[in-house]
Amino acid sequence: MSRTAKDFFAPLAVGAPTPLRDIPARPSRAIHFFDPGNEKMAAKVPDMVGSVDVLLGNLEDAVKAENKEKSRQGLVAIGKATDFGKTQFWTRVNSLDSPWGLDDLVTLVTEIGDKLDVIMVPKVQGAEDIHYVDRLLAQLEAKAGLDRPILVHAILETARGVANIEEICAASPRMQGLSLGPADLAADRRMKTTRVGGGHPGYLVREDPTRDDLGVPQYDAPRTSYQQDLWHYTIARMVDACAMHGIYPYYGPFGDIRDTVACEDQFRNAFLLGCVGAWSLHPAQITIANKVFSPSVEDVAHARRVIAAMGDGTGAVMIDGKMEDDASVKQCQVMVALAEELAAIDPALKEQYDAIEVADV
Ligand SMILES: CC(=O)SCCNC(=O)CCNC(=O)[C@H](O)C(C)(C)COP(=O)(O)OP(=O)(O)OC[C@H]1O[C@@H](n2cnc3c(N)ncnc32)[C@H](O)[C@@H]1OP(=O)(O)O
Ligand SMILES: O=CC(=O)O
Ligand SMILES: [Mg+2]
Repeated sequence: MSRTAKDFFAPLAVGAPTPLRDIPARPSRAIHFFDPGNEKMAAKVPDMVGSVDVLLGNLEDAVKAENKEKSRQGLVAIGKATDFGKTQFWTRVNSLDSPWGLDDLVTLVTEIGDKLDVIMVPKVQGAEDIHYVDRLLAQLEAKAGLDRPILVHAILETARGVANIEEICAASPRMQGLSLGPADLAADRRMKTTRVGGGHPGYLVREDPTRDDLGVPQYDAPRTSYQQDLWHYTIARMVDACAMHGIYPYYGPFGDIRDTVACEDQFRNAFLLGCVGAWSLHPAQITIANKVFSPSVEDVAHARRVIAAMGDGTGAVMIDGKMEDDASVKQCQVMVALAEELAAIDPALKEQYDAIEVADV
């Protein structure tokens, strides 16, 4: 049996901070990955503070086995030396079954636990992985004398993880969110792809063949085909599980760094379906994520107009020939709440939203 309601929010170690009741909605449009052991990347981190919502020191995949300890120590040095201001500081540790996962958690919480907002745990299979991390973090937090709990973010990148998604989200009050890990998930599912996220030209639907005057199908005549989204099912499932548990869903990596157009499309699909952000692997992807995961000025103007017209939020009105009612005003409230949250940390965006004329509303 899982923990009862009465002890769900109790600390899991004597002296550990009390778990949060609600996960704060902090802007996290781009979770920017850097390798703390790569001198060139690490040198850029202090200047990136303030221009990206989340800086994440990555210790897992993309860091060579022989550099794991160097990267871990590099992250400790960056954590100690940097004032992150409003930018969140996250890490992705090595998986729990790897030779490095335990030392990552012990070292980071002990040395820079006061700076870390969220620990991303890869290849989470079920609630048991979160329970393990939950207890260990409580012990380490108590030992380090931390006064606020470190949150946990799980990557959805195994078939078992997808099957257990609801119990993963519900496993601990530390759960901050989930990211889709399309590369590992594709491998684990034995999908026949070789990419890091994004679409595939072979995954499509094709219109029916035209027929000649006798009704014979013209199989060789040109037919329009439409590429489909490989990730629709998993993202939608992730969004529902996160919304149900009051935590946040994210699209993960888009590996074709030069294809900024398709990256923007993939991020926007995730935004429209309910994700709050995506990973950025290269500085060029921060700009894309910041743009896509911020509501457009047009959407905010429309949302404010609907809210104003709906008064107490009940009933039905016509705006520009369309019916608006309690359900559409709720969508508009989601849009405006996000805009306000982002405006509080992004002065350029605030200026754009503030410039919306009363007449537009
Ligand atoms: C499936 C998964 O697990 S995805 C998550 C794991 N993967 C990662 O974290 C990858 C992180 N990103 C990277 O390693 C790199 O961006 C790469 C390998 C994709 C491309 O690197 P490069 O070929 O060096 O890119 P590019 O030449 O365009 O870099 C331009 C500059 O930006 C820097 N840069 C590149 N990526 C980053 C980054 N993520 N953060 C900070 N700086 C970066 C480079 O060091 C370079 O600096 P310089 O101008 O001083 O030389
Ligand atoms: O870690 C991310 C993935 O896509 O795999
Ligand atoms: Mg992965």
